[in-house]
Amino acid sequence: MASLEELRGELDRLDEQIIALYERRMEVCSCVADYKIKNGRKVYDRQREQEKLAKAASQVEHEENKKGVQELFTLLMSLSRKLQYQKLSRCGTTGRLPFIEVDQLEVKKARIVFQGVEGAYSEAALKQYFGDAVNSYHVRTWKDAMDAIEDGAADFAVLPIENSSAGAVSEVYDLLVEYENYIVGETVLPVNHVLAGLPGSGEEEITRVYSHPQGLMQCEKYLYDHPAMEKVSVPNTAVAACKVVEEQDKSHAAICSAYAASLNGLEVLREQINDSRHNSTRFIIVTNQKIFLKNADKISICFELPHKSGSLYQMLSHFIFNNLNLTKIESRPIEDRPWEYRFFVDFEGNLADGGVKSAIRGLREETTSMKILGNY
Ligand SMILES: O=C(O)C(=O)C[C@]1(C(=O)O)C=C[C@@H](O)C=C1
Repeated sequence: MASLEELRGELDRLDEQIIALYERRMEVCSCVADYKIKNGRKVYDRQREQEKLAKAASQVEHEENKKGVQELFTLLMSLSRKLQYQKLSRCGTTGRLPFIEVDQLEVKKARIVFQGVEGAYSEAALKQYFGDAVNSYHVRTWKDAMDAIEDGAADFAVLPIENSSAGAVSEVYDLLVEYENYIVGETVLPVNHVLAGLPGSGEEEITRVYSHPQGLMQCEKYLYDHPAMEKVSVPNTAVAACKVVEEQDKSHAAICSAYAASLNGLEVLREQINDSRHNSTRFIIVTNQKIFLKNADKISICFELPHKSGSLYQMLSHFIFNNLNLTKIESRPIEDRPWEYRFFVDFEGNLADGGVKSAIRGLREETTSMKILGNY
């Protein structure tokens, strides 16, 4: 029997040949890329890859190596595509990327819309991002805010996208797909909820609390400890405060900000009732122009995938290959296609970066659909 040393020597000699062959293969792939650039052909040729995998499997002598060889060729072709995307984006063949780089956002005369009423957390986020002196107004729903942007009635909208304890605001994710509006900024707002009631009422007499579903979720533990409080959802935390005032019932209270409470003349019956002391919400700034700031360093995209094994893995490999750091991944059901999902990915980078361009090029070719939601 050969010694381990001898066997390793044999492996080293074989690997040298594999490396030399790999390098030769990639050189040929680079020529294929030149051909494709010249002739306006797509990099990804699904049919050719399927034929190749079938042929490779048929050439395998030992049945037990079939799967391994197919995996190896899947990887080889995937690396070949990535090399080609890099070459294409270096040549300026970036595909559809009509985003325009700007030095700064035009906010001086801008009209900014938020959902809810005065005192809403969205209004606080708006002020945190744009300052106090801007021209803002409010609408009833997030969809109304998206409409206002699309129609040009407003220049920017401020929408919540994610809470540190309750997670994604799914409706806003879906709206980003539905509308041709784009994210140009974000701001994280610390969110401290209070229980607010009519002056003279007390925490122990409250039997109904109004809030936005997110507000109710973020105070789940407190509400669990107070089972007498019936939870009622309303469109916004500040709307909840208005409702308590309207109803003039001392057994009703709102979960809202201390600011919304004071704006409506309500009394704080209990401070900071959110489950997490670090409760905060990330808001996005949306506009209808395809622009991105020169120094933007985060990109949000969404895509749909072929419904087959390994396709998410294949898509994520574009980020690894181009050294891009993924910061978030979220999935949402696709309407009318039960158990199929659309993926939302955030990653670090700027649309002008070479690595970003080639990853986007690859994703565009290999996903069934892809949309850049913004660079900010
Ligand atoms: O044959 C091509 O068109 C290539 O680009 C080469 C190659 C491969 O590496 O074999 C790579 C990508 C295509 O999807 C199919 C095959």
